[in-house]
Order: sequence, then C-alpha cells, then structure tokens
Amino acid sequence: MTGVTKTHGSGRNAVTALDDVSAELPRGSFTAVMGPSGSGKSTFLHCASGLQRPDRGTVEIGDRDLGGLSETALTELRRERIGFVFQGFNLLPALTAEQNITLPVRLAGRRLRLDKQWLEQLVDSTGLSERRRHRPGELSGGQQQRVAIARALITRPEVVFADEPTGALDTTTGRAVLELLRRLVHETGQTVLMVTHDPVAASYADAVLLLVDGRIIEVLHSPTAEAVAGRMTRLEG
Ligand SMILES: Nc1ncnc2c1ncn2[C@@H]1O[C@H](COP(=O)(O)OP(=O)(O)OP(=O)(O)O)[C@@H](O)[C@H]1O
Repeated sequence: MTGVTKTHGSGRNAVTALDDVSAELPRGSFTAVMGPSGSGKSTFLHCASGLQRPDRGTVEIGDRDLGGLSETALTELRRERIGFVFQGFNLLPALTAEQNITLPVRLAGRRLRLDKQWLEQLVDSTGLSERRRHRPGELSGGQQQRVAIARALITRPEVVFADEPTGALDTTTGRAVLELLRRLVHETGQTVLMVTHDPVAASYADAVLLLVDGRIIEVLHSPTAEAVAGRMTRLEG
C-alpha cells in the first residue's frame, strides 16, 4: 500500500486512524503489525485486505489496484484471493472440519475448482487428518484455529490476513498455531500479515511493523520477543 490515509467519523469526532502509510509485504513473508491500543492496527488490516476503502492512497494485491474495483469485484477478490483468520475462528458449526475448509471453494461456484491434492496437503500439515469429519463443537480451540488456517489457505490466496489468531488460545496451543503459520509461509511461499498484541507471537514473523498514531514508526527485522517487548514498553511507557 502507498500513501494510505483513513479517517473514521467526521467533523469534530474525526479520527485519523492511518496517516499516509506505505508498506510492502514481500511475497512469501510473514509480517506482524504491532502498536499501542488505538494506533491503527485493525484499520491497517482492513484497508490492506479491501474490507475498508482508504480516503487517500492506493492498495495493491498482486498486480491489482483495489481502488479500481467495484464492490462486487472486491467481495469476489476477498473471497477468492485473500484468506482471513480471526480470533473467534468463525467456523460454521453444522459443517465438518473438512466442509469448513473447502467452503470458500464451494462459495466461488464455477470460478474455482477444489484442488484435492492441496486439500490433502493442508489437512496433513495442519495435523487434522484424524479430525476431518468432526464438527467445530467437537474440536479443541487449537484444532478449530487450524481448521480456520486451512480454510484461509484453500484458495491459495495472494495474502492471508490474521487478526490476533492466537488471542483465544492458551500459550502452548497458541505457539503451535504460530509455528504452523511460520512453516506454511516458509514451505509454501504464502504471504501472511498478522495483527497481534503479543511480542512472542510477533517474534514468529520475519518483520514487525510498529504503528503509532496511524504511522509506521519502525520496522523490526528478525525480531526476538525480548526486543519487541522492550520496544513496546518504551512506546507505552
Ligand atoms: N468505526 C470507527 N468509528 C470511529 N472511530 C474509529 C472507528 N474504528 C476505529 N476508530 C478509531 O480509529 C483509531 C484506530 O483504531 P484501530 O481499531 O485501527 O486501532 P487498533 O490499533 O487496532 O486498536 P486496538 O489495539 O485497541 O484494537 C482509534 O482511535 C479508534 O478509536
């Protein structure tokens, strides 16, 4: 994205959530976004993924400029070229794990065909082989999040956007999910952007973008949890 500015509200209540932000996510990289509460992390993720339109600036995914797309085209692009992983999993309770994973392909109708080999690879690498016919209610939090990750990847999206993907998980399960995300990035060349408050989660990324008051003030490369935590303490202190 280049020169992206996004204001919420209007008049005296207007808040500039993103202020002339430019960032590039290299293909096959794992990037985390951190910053104090209200610094614009969610707005960054929403603008970068086409959920919100910026007031100014351009957002490109692959070679497509999102600004030029109609609402319908944008919805299609989000569904087929972008993967989303949220804290609350957002799985459909009536469907099995496998049906949840393949849902984005079915929603795309004739535009996409299920790549069965890729499905097998995803089920295998997310460790869900024994659980594919279980419904979300019969799965642990970590297993549900792994289903959500496999679902985000089934269309081989250009980018996966993850918002606090380990927020609802205990520490051990959360680390296993982060380990999985990092492995998928490095083994399949998937591009991932993750918003997090957790310095340990951020340390799994190749780089951390630090947002303060709607601006990227620093980029930490190959961050350690200690370095990120230290930087955040100084920012918030
Ligand atoms: N729909 C909205 N209407 C008005 N103001 C908003 C809206 N969404 C966000 N904001 C404001 O924009 C700023 C950035 O919000 P954003 O949610 O992007 O921050 P964040 O870093 O994700 O915060 P948190 O860590 O608390 O989730 C905040 O000041 C917030 O109050």
